[in-house]
Amino acid sequence: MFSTTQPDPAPITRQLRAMFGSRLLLAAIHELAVFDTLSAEPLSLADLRQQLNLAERPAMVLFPALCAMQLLEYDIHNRLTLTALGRYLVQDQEPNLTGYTGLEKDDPGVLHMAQLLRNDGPLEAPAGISFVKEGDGPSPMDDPKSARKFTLGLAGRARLLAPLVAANLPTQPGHLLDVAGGTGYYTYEWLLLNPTATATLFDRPAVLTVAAELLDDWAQSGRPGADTVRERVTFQPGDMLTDPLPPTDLLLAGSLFHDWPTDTCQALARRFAAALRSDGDIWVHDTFLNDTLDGSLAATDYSAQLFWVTKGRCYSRAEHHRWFTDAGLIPLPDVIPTLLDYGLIHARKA
Ligand SMILES: C[S@@+](CC[C@H](N)C(=O)[O-])C[C@H]1O[C@@H](n2cnc3c(N)ncnc32)[C@H](O)[C@@H]1O
Repeated sequence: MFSTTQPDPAPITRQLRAMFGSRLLLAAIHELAVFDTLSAEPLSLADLRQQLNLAERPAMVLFPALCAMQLLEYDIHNRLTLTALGRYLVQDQEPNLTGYTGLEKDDPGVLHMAQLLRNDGPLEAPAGISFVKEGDGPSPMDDPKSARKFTLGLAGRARLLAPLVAANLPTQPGHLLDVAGGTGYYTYEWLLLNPTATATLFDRPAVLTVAAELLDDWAQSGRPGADTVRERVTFQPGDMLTDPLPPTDLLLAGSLFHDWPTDTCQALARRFAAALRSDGDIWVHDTFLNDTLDGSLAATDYSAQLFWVTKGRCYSRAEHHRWFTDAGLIPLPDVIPTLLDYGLIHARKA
């Protein structure tokens, strides 16, 4: 379990994700000509998107990232404009750095990022997209081998973050629904702190097989009360996009919305709101873009990574709040930081 005397490992995940930010930057300079386009005049986000022929998701990944890198900014008319730093990336400006950055422009990761930006993600993904199960298409989360690989890949992160998330969720005897709960560690830690509470871990069947094995190990840790957790968890296999969700007092959506496009997030918010009992809370544990959509760099690099491997991106707190308000929930203002650039936000059913 994480101890407060240990460092936040965020520098490690920031470095991991910086690779995706670098690819975005080089694709923006050498494939999409973002800086040459803006050198003519500042443009609204809509006009810039139109000139570059970018769909909404790639635009919401790329432009917050270039702002976070301090290469673009919004002017007083809410148009995107080059900063003094960004002008070094205009080919007609002397001197400029495009020859130097161009030494890396044919890197396969850069070329692939440019293709994703133009297509809004992979045109074809015959084996499905990581962490996503939608409709009748194949999903790595339904193949026992890849479901195990992806679920175990998240296990270390979950073990680190789960005790902090659990300690910040309400203490109560009610029911927790951990939707798309993966390893289940967030549920197990919360049940340990709430000895009469119950929980449902909802995910794909192949993921829940792995989660049950992890619980068997976790329950034998010798921590007081850990042996009572197994009998208080229901493992419910299903599709959160279409299957009925059990009624609940608390609903946890951890690293969930960021795998999905905006319209799916809106639909999920409505489904989750319907599952909550009155006075129930939805809690989101994720990394959030600034509400001004210009950072943080840690969040925009993560967004670029998610853009590469999922159907989603990072969203701002304000974007979450809009989905919750549309779903009839009342967003609460607090943000509780955990670790690794993650935080908790929540909304209540009246
Ligand atoms: C990024 S993981 C997050 C896991 C966990 N909440 C955490 O924070 O570690 C996303 C999870 O969503 C699950 N998932 C994807 N599509 C789903 C669907 N349609 N119904 C239920 N679960 C789904 C995946 O199997 C995966 O476990």
